Amino acid sequence: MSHSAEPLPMTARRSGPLTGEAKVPGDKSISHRALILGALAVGETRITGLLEGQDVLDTAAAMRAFGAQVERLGEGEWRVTGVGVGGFAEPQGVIDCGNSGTGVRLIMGAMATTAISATFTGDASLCGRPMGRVTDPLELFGAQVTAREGKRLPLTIQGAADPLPVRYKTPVASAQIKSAVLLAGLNAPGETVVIESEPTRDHTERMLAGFGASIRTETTDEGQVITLQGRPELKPQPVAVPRDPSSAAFPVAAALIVPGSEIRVPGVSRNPTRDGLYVTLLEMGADIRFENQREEGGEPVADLVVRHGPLKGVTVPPERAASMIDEFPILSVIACFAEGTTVMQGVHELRVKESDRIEAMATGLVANGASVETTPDTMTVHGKGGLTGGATCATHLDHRIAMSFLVAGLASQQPVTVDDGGPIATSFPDFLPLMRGLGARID
Ligand SMILES: O=C(O)C1=C[C@@H](OP(=O)(O)O)[C@@H](O)[C@H](O)C1
Ligand SMILES: C=C(OP(=O)(O)O)C(=O)O
Repeated sequence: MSHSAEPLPMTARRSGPLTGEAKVPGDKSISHRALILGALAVGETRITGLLEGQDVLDTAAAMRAFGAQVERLGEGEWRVTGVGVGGFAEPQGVIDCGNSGTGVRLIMGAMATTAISATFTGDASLCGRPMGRVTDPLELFGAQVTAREGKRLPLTIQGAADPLPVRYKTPVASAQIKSAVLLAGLNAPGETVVIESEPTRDHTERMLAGFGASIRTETTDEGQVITLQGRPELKPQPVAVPRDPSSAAFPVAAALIVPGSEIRVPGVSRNPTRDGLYVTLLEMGADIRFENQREEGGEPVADLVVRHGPLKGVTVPPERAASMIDEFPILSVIACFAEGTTVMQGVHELRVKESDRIEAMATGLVANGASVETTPDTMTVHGKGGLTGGATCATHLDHRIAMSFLVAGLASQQPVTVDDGGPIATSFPDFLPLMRGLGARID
């Protein structure tokens, strides 16, 4: 839902050693997909560990609006009774996806090849984000899109009555575009093919295979070629959602920069398409151990043990960007506490997230005493082993910007304030109690 709630300022102060266990919430990407595929399966899908953040709750509400039964049975435990591929009903009202790019883009894909019409909207942040990257390929299936100038929300899609399968090369590395096309391809006859030059998170492919779709990925000279056979009957599967590596990044970063810290973060997904931050941190010399590596719910997971220690600057190559796309804000904070220069390359996509994350981080970090340079596609931080702090940072309705600056405040000389911590509830509703439980001073 789009909120017009009062801003919720929050302040983080220099803290003593962080210790204990950080049970971060379920993976946001997998949670959205579990609800959507559950709604497209025939029968009952049981989900455990679902992230109950606002982004995912908005997707749950949308699935109800399209005719699925979606019930909360207990904490993180949900039941979805699906309507089958092509079985979505026309929703009565506007579909409000709040702050969630993943929610709106995947749902637009899922309905675009069914002969129904739906209007989508979101909050001020989401209404500023580009949607043409998804509606353009959906038009190739035969869907009709009515959008205002610049292809932004609110927009209306009339789904194709007689969809054609599509072969589509994604113009930017984006799992949301890939997933929207694959979900649309579910109700098109024949083979839908997506080609991506850089691999992106593969949760949609894994889950589609788990629900019985015929889908294969081949690596060719063009990149990754993903081929889906249309019109499968999706069979419900139990989905155990692993803990979110993008949320884990915040307590992990806090433990790395607050002297004397040692924390444990259990059951975090180590899917290689999401692992770039952890690869980078090891290169920076971070003391992180991966214990009990195992498979849970079709995803590799591990328990992380993280200790404070010295860090050095590194260069993050552009080909790693997709595997850590949501982690650059917090990496830019960690880089301030390292010695030496960290260069983040190939990060232009950060400019079209919930906010322009390059601009938001650079402005707030510089106000707190950092030395940062940016270009359209790079961000460079000259690490000085710490931050002075003392400034208030604008979060621009962006949960990751809010959490990044609060983590920075835990190790800065002076407190760091964010103008609005409200959006944290979109992805990490228990961020404050979890961080306080480790010893963080945030109020
Ligand atoms: O598919 C997904 O679940 C996501 C894909 C990424 O977006 P893009 O596909 O726009 O890169 C990421 O930033 C977002 O938080 C979640
Ligand atoms: C970019 C993000 O999410 P979305 O695109 O789903 O809004 C994020 O969670 O960092």
